[in-house]
Amino acid sequence: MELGIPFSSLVLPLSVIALLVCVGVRGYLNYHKAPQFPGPFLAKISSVWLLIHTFSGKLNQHNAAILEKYGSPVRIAPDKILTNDPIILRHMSTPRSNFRRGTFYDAFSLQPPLKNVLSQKDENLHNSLRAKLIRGYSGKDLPKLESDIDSNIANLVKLIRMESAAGRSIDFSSLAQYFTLDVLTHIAFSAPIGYLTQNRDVYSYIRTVSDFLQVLELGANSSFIQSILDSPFMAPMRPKPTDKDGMGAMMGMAKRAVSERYGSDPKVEQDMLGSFVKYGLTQQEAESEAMVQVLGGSDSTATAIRMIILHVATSPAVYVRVQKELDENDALFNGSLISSTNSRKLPYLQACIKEGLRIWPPLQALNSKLSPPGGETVNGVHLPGGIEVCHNAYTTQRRKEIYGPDADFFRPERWLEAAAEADQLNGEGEGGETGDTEERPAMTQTKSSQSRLARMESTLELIFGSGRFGCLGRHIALIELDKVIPTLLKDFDWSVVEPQKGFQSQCFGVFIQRGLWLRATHRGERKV
Ligand code: HEM
Repeated sequence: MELGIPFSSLVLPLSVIALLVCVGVRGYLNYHKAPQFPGPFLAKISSVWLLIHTFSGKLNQHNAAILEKYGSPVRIAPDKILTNDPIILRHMSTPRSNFRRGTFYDAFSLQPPLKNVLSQKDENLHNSLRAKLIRGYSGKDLPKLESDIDSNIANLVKLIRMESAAGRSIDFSSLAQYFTLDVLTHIAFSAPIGYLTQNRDVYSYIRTVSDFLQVLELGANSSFIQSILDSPFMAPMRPKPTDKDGMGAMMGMAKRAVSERYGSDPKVEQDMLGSFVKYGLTQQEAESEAMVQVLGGSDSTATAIRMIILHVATSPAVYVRVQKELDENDALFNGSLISSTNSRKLPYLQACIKEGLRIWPPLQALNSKLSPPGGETVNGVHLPGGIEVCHNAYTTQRRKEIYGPDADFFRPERWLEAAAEADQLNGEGEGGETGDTEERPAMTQTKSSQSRLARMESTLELIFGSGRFGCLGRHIALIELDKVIPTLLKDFDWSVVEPQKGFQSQCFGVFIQRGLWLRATHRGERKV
C-alpha cells in the first residue's frame, strides 16, 4: 500500500522524537541517581540548573534560597547534593574519612596535566605535597612574615592618605586586592609586584581575572564543561606565561621568579618559594604552587578585608566601640603598626573580624567531596555512594541554633557574650574575652568543648575548610587581618560614598567585587 509520505520528510520529526526520547531517558536516569533528596526539578534531571546559576555569578544566593526552602541536604544536580550541616562537612574532611575530593577540584590544575595541591585528588600524593608546603604556609620558614606584611600596610596607608588628602574617594574594592596581591607576592617571591606603589592594576590582573574565574568555576561545577576545557583544542585559549596581561602574565612573573631559585647558581631566600625549594618541590611544581597561592589567597583575603571594613563602617555602634578600644590601647601599636599577637589582645576587634568572616564567608565555592562506594550515614543522613556532597558556606555561617536567632545580622557582641558564658561554665569568671591567646589552634582557643563559643568557633572554622583539605593559607590570612583591619580603623574614618548605589559583587566561588567607593578621613598623625 502506498502511504504517500516521502521518507525524507519524516527525517526531521523522527530526529526530534529520538532526541526527546534520549533527553527523557537521560532525565529519568539522572532523577533516579538520588531521588530521596528534594530540590528544584531541573536540578534533579540535569546539570542545567547548576550551570545557569554558576554562570550568573549568583549561585551562592540561589543555593542559600533552596536550602532555606527544602532544608539540608538539597539536590543541585543529578549527582550533587548541597549541605550546610557542620557535622557532615567536618566529617568528610577528617583524616580517616572515606570521602574523597570530588570533580570540583579537577578545574584547578592551572597547567594541565600537572596537578597542584588544590587539584590533586590522589590522597597519598596530596598528603605528601601538603607535607612539603606546610612549613612555608605555616610561617615557620618565613622569619620576615610580619615585617613583610607591615611594609605593605605602610604602602597601603600612604596611598589612602594621599588619595584622601587630594579629596578623592577610594575604590576600596581594588585597593584591598592591591594590598593582598602585594603581600602574597612579597612573601612568596621576596618582593611585592608593586600594586600599591604604582596605584594601578599591574598586568590588568584584576580586570581580566573575573572572566578567568567564571570559566574556572563553570569547569569546577560541571565535569562536562571541564572535559571541554581540558581538550587539546582549548589549549591555545588557556593563560600562558608569555601573555602580556592577566593570569598568564602573572604566571610569567612566577615562572621568572622560580627560575632564579633553580639551576647551577640558585638564589636562596627565606621566603615561601625558598621553603618550597628546601622541601623538594621541582621547578615546575614550584611554579604551579606559587600560582595557587596567588589565586587562592588574593581574592579571598581581599573580600574579607572589604566586607569587614564595610560592615563596621556601616554599623555606627560597632564602629564607635571598636575605635574606642583601639584608641584606648594605643600602646599595643608600639607607635607604629600592631603585631598579630597584640591585635589578638583586643577582644572587640577580634569579635569584629570573626563576625565579618562569618556574615560574609570570603569563599563560597562548592568544594565537593565524593561519598565512598556503598555510601555512609552521617549525622542521621544517609549519603549514598558516588554522590558529590557540596558545601554552602553562607548558610552554614547563619545557623541560628549555633549563632543565635539574630544570626543574619552583623553583631560582633555575640562573640563576647558566648565567651563570657564559656567562662562561667568553666567557673573562671575572667571576663570572657575572645582575643587573648598567643597560639591559635582554631580561630582562637576555646575553653570548653561544650560551650556555645566552642560550637561557634568550630563552625566559623569551616570557612577555611577543615582537616586534611583545610586551607593552607589560613595562618597567613588571619595575620593579615589581625594587622590591617585595626590599622585601617584606627588611622581613618570611613564612610560609604553614594550608599544608595551599592556595589557589584559576583560569586564565582571567590568574589569579584567592584565599585565599593569609600571616603577615608585621616584621624591624626601616627608614625607608620
Ligand atoms: C580569608 C581568606 C581565606 C579563606 C576564607 C580561605 C578558604 C579556603 C577554603 C575554603 C579552602 C578549601 C577547603 C576544601 O577544599 O575543603 C582553601 C584551600 C586552600 N587555601 Fe585558602 N583561604 C583563604 C586564604 C588563603 C591564603 C591567603 C592562601 C595563601 C597564602 C590560601 C591558600 C590555600 C591553599 C593552598 C589551599 C589548598 C589546600 C589543599 O589543597 O590542601 N588561602 N582555602
